[in-house]
Amino acid sequence: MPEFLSKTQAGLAEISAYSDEYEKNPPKLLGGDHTLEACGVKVDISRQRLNEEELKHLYRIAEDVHLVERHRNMMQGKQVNSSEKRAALHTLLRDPESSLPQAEAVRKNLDEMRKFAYEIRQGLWRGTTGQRITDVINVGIGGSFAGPHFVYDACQDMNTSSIAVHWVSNVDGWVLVNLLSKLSASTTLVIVSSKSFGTAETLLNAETIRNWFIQQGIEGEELCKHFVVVSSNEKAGEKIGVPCARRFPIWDWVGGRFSVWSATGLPLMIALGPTHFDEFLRGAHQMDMHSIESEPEKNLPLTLALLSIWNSIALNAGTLCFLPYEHRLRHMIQWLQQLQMESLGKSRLTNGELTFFPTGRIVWGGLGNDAQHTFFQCLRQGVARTAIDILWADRPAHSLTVHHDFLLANAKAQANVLVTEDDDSLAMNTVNVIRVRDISPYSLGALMAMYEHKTTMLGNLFGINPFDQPGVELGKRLARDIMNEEQ
Ligand SMILES: O=P(O)(O)OC[C@H]1O[C@](O)(CO)[C@@H](O)[C@@H]1O
Repeated sequence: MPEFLSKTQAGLAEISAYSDEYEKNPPKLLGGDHTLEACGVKVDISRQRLNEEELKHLYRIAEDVHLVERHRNMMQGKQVNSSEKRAALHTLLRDPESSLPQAEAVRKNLDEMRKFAYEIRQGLWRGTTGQRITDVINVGIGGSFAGPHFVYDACQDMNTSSIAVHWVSNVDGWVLVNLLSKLSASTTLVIVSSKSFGTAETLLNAETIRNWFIQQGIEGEELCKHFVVVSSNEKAGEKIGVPCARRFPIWDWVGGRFSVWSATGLPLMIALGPTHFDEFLRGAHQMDMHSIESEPEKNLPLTLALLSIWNSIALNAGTLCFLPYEHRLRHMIQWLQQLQMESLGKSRLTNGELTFFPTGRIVWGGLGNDAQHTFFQCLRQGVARTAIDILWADRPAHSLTVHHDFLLANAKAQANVLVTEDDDSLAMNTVNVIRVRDISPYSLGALMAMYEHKTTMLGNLFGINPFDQPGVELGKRLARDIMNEEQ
């Protein structure tokens, strides 16, 4: 076992010694002024259940195992994805000045994305009948969908084009039947986004859309004006019957769930414009720098990772409930689910041994205030222990200030209510309050990068590989077998 791993295990074993005692008597709230701030993101950890000494102990573990240094290895392109023998360089995608060997290809691709987005937005790139593109369909699933979909939705009021993006991830035919009946092929551009280009849902959806084009009289070479592909697979265009489709590359060192910063973000570049996309990258890059440069006690992702470990090991708080009090962040829950659960839902350490710590916790959530009127009763007075992240933006993006005041009054009240214990309740919660000034491409970039770093740091601490997803393969294989049997 590598030395760091035995050290991590020793440190975490010390934490687990607390769990018996805290099973009966949950510790008091940290209290006081414990707000960390970086890149416009504020994280108030005063509603965590541990004392100053225990918090220091957590930071000591991170120091003992050189967590930040090992995190830096990831950003320097070391082969941290051990099972797939690859680097995990999503941070390079947002680093404008990187001197890593892969940086030039990234910059070239970003320039091509900017140029393409400009042409679509200005009406220079037109459909085969000479009409402007008015609608973009993004076909993709998992990481080729969740990140860009969430950001697109959150930034609707910044859509500076007259182009609408439609998202096709689900293979349920209902989606396409409804969508295609509303669109015209001559003004539609399809982005087929799949890193592997082997994902059955995406390939089937792309084929159905291609057939729809053919039915509308657009075929052969003409399809090139209407299809582009985002993939690491050089044969991507051929695989959907449009060999001349323009390809925007994505590299094997970008994990699908970390790929919104790459050409997977092309629909964002088109809808929001290159300037907003650059701001998105800038927010993330600044959080990247913060994650390796700030001292541990001020380090947002590091602190979130350590508290996550504390909650699951010392307090046995089995799930993370994510509660945005901001309608525009409603799809962030799904993005965070894939990020954390696909990355950390592993039982084997990188050395092949079975882990004895709770690695991937269930991530779930809902939108405040709706969630108050659906599952809060269970959070408050049920029997479960839950770690909760409440998130809001201080400034509204609308003129109904009375609504915003009401929303935030509820968010602030619930941050306290959810850690208030009743005599007639076994439930026990901890709350992080996360705030940004407003919802913008910059703040979204910073927030998303913060959660990415929290996730990969957790993978590091647990000694698991957060960059592969071997468990998903069985489902894909069985579905293929059933399809083959039925044909
Ligand atoms: O971009 P691709 O290769 O189509 O993969 C889509 C998704 O499928 C998965 O492999 C498994 O769900 C994800 O990791 C990935 O984001």
